[in-house]
Amino acid sequence: MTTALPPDEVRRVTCVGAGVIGGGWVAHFLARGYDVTAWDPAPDAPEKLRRLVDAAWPALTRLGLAEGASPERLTVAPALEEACAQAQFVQESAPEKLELKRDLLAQLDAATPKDVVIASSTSGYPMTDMQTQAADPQRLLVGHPFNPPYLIPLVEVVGGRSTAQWAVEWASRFYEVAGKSVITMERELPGFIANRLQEALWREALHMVANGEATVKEIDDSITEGPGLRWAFMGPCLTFALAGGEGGMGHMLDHFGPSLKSPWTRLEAPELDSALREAMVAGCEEAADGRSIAELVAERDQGVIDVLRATGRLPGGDAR
Ligand SMILES: NC(=O)C1=CN([C@@H]2O[C@H](COP(=O)(O)OP(=O)(O)OC[C@H]3O[C@@H](n4cnc5c(N)ncnc54)[C@H](O)[C@@H]3O)[C@@H](O)[C@H]2O)C=CC1
Ligand SMILES: C[N+](C)(C)CC(=O)CC(=O)[O-]
Repeated sequence: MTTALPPDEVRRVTCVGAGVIGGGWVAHFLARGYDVTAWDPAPDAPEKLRRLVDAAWPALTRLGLAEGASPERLTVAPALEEACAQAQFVQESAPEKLELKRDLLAQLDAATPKDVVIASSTSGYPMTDMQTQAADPQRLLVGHPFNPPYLIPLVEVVGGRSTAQWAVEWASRFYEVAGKSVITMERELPGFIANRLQEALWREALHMVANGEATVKEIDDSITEGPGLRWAFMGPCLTFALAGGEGGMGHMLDHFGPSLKSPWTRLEAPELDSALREAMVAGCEEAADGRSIAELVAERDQGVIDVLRATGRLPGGDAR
């Protein structure tokens, strides 16, 4: 049984670690109208944090601020205990070092009022490995953001073995109230979902550079001038379903399955058996949510045009 404050009644957020990501979280929560307390042990952290918030604020203002939102609602606390004493939610964004995270999360647990959820921004450690030293690990979980957290909506939420289900549900709801787009994961995966995908791409990019097969620019251009345009609004599974024409994902796998398998030599790949085929087809149908292939094609095409326009690559005229 939890006595946690309802997520939509949270007014005060504490951000621990105020570098690239912690500072980005601070800007996000300020823009959404929260009182934010930050703590970071670096002597120059307060100035750096103010610079980051000042730099982000014009874009956040253009996007639209919550009522009463102001950079003046940021307090930088002199000590971790002070930062956490009144916290209604804590977002930890300290360096990606396992021992440091373990120790810090135990300190945050000791300093934060009971039933207040503490989320880690870790980009890869499972919470099971980080919550080992905390006295009350049930309210510790991962809330993995994307850079910059004040512009990229996604947060991946996942608990560890000792995390309570109420805490996972509470955090997912809180992030939604705070304007984020949330994926709540039922189990821990290395790299969560998005980083696992990014890491696969990244690993191949490194292979190509190391082997002299492609330049960094060619790799980057291959994404920004190619699939990246589609991925801004339609994920890799649905876009590949469209590669199968009216036959969708089923035809795409039957047609390209064998040839797609040949470059998998560098990867540990699953067997493309009938169960996986069915799961992919069913997953695409679910993601399409009733939209026909023709409707998805029209949506994809207009999306590409919108992204081209938004990134200044569309010659004049209204493409809609
Ligand atoms: N940089 C990125 O693109 C992303 C990073 N993350 C995660 O966010 C976390 C922070 O990463 P960055 O902001 O990139 O690192 P960073 O190096 O920019 O910032 C880390 C901050 O933590 C402070 N710090 C050092 N020791 C500390 C301690 N014991 N307690 C509290 N703060 C401490 C440092 O002074 C620094 O300001 C990591 O867990 C990382 O995996 C997650 C998503 C994206
Ligand atoms: C580079 N990174 C692994 C820390 C990146 C992330 O975790 C998410 C992002 O912003 O792409």
